[in-house]
Amino acid sequence: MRNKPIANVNADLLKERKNCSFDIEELTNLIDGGKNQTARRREIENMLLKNMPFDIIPEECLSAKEKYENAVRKSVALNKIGVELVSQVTKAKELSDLTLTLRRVSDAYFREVTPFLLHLGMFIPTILGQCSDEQVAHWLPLAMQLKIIGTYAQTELGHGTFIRGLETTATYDERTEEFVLNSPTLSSSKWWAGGLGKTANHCIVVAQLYTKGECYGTHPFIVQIRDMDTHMPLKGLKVGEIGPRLGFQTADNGFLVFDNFRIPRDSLMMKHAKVLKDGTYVKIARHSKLTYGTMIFVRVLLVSEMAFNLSKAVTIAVRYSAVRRQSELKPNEPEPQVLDYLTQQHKLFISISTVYAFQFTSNWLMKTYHTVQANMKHGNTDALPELHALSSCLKAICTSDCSAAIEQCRFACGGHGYMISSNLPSLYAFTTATRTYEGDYTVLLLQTARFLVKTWEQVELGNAVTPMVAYLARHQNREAWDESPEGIIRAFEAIAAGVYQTESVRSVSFGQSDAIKDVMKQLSDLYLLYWSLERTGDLLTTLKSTLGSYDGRVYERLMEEALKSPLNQEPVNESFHNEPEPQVMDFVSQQHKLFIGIASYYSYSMTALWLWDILTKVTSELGVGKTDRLPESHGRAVFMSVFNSEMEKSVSSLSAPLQAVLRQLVELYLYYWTLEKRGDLLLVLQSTLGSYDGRVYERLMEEALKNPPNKEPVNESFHKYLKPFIQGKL
Ligand SMILES: CC/C=C\C/C=C\C/C=C\C/C=C\C/C=C\C/C=C/C(=O)SCCNC(=O)CCNC(=O)[C@H](O)C(C)(C)COP(=O)(O)OP(=O)(O)OC[C@H]1O[C@@H](n2cnc3c(N)ncnc32)[C@H](O)[C@@H]1OP(=O)(O)O
Ligand SMILES: Cc1cc2nc3c(=O)[nH]c(=O)nc-3n(C[C@H](O)[C@H](O)[C@H](O)COP(=O)(O)OP(=O)(O)OC[C@H]3O[C@@H](n4cnc5c(N)ncnc54)[C@H](O)[C@@H]3O)c2cc1C
Repeated sequence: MRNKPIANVNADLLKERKNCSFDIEELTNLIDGGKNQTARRREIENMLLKNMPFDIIPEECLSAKEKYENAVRKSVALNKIGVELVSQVTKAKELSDLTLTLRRVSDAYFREVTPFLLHLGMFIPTILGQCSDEQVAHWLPLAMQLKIIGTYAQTELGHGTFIRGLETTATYDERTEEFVLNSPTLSSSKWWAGGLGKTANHCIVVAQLYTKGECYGTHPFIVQIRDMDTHMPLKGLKVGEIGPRLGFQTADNGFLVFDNFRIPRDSLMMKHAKVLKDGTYVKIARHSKLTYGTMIFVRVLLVSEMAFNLSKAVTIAVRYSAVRRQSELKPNEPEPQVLDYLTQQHKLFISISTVYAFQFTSNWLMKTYHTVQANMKHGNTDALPELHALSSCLKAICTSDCSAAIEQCRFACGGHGYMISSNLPSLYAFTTATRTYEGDYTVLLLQTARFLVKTWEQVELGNAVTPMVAYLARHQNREAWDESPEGIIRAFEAIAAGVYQTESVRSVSFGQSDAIKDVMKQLSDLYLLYWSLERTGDLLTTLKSTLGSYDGRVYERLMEEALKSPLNQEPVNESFHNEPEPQVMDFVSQQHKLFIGIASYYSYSMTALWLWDILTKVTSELGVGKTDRLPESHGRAVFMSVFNSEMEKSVSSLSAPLQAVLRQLVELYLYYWTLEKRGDLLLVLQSTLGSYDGRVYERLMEEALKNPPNKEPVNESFHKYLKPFIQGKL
């Protein structure tokens, strides 16, 4: 399909393609993983092109409800083909290739994401990673054939990062051999799970397991949440959509609240722990964090997801830059393509290089993941901490870099890049979320730092460490590497750069032509040079600081530096004899400090009335009692009020110029404190998170309940598409 020449191609684009130094097909094969894979991908693309419904009205022009229904309609059509293709596959490798191809191609049909994303991305992987063999045999076929649709509900209103702090309880009742699920507080409401709001009928719920009066920590349970025929939420739970968000608008992210909701004993996913009929808890796992396995898997997946999303963004931006012409550089000559501007290349080329850095590293990381998994099957969990550290840091960096690079691509497309139809805003909205979900950026980097510090301690003790971090031992010379945060970050960057370089060299070392090798080498060099320049500060061995020197000789260095000052080269500066020094009063910064003091002194209290109004509003509208902010505002208001009455007595007898000056001072005072205290004064932040009274969870839930999708318990797309599809009648 893509090989056929397309009519009416822009002449500039044709010209650029002709200039290409290598065979594009060869690079395509490299990206796909081989000629056969390219052929298979094209076959699947053709099949989907023939059978998939396209949007009649652009997705972005639909209402939130229509967007969701349209996404269900397309997802059902896509998954019908997907299920058919999967049923023809016999080998594991074919299945993973097919899943990846489907994932990539499916993106062409959604501006946002499919409501089935969590089913495919987390529900199925959790069944595989957390269920016992018997449970896998039961659940996997149902999930693979989409007879059930699931999601993954771990995060709660009160906790996302700190998993051990989750509050949902699953208490075993040995009389009925059931677990009883409860959400004891508002903050324990499950929040965020994709597909939960309207689509899923099953859900993995992470809850604190209690049996025989003991808490055994968080465990995953597989839970039916909606009736399979009517799709109505089951009795004992409250479920809905959480409301509009930056991206993921068609993912119906949801909330879920349990009230004594009973589930059978074998709802506990029992690969790593069991509860026997009599309530005895049996630990199976050799490592306490194996229940976190799905998160590691998705973090690994996300590296390739970022490569793919950035590749789309940069392809859009490069093509557009070839087409777009701007500015007359030479009179009567055509305007240049913006691609020819060096500054434009600066914006774009690092993104191209980053795509390959991510993709090569992702291939390597996935292989590493499978190796560690295979070892763990045989009971060896030694490599898990390193895999966790590695997947955490690579996930954090690539999601952060990717959304920043997509923003650059959008900037590179000028105003038109701001159009939803350019797809750049949607790509950004999708990728910027990845920096937060599946482990927040900072939190994951801290996990890696923790691992590196522990490794460093081993190095110090002279113990052996894994090959990936062996460089810590090689660089024990403290001049080059130290144990400061900068040192750790530097070490971390060395890993990433090292992997990219070795993997890209390995990947292009056979088969590929010299032309491709040249290009890959250039991209690899660009990536390394770019980041060395970006991080020059980190790479330099001296910090250029008198205070931060390794040996701690702070005072000696301060004195040495002071003595080097040119001012100290002469005992008396000539200005002593000649020019007077400027008055500090002339410095604007000094005026800033002083004038507000004067204004405070002279201001009068129209401000007070105005502030009192606001205080009354705050107190009455929000029902706020005494808070720490009120006394401060009160004092300020009293001060102004008293001062006002004193000023009023004398101001009318003053001359006009003096009255004008006083009014200016009053204005200054007013503006200064309005700006300083705007957080207290504004009631119009329009934010569930930033409300004055801090009732964040209540407001999030109130807003979610106002959400139109929650006005109907079952969306009509269930009857139209989902139900016939699940029942095989479509
Ligand atoms: C057609 C379509 C086809 C296919 C679709 C396919 C693919 C789609 C691709 C991608 C999209 C997928 C999903 C879709 C989108 C959105 C979904 C979003 C989902 C979610 O966000 S789910 C919720 C995720 N939540 C988190 O990630 C929470 C983050 N928090 C944590 O991970 C942990 O709590 C944290 C912060 C690491 C700390 O845990 P904890 O407090 O328990 O531990 P400690 O800090 O005390 O450390 C103790 C010890 O444990 C080690 N450790 C921690 N985590 C792990 C781990 N995961 N594995 C191994 N070890 C771990 C830690 O290092 C400490 O070790 P030490 O004592 O130092 O030895
Ligand atoms: C689009 C999207 C989809 C999602 N889908 C799902 C889903 O399907 N299922 C699901 O279960 N969850 C889902 N989530 C939730 C997601 O996993 C969490 O939002 C994420 O893990 C971050 O947790 P948090 O929201 O509690 O942030 P917080 O932890 O509250 O983070 C707030 C700030 O505190 C900082 N911080 C927190 N802890 C520390 C620490 N220990 N040290 C230093 N700084 C810290 C963070 O860096 C951040 O700056 C989704 C989220 C989004 C945005």
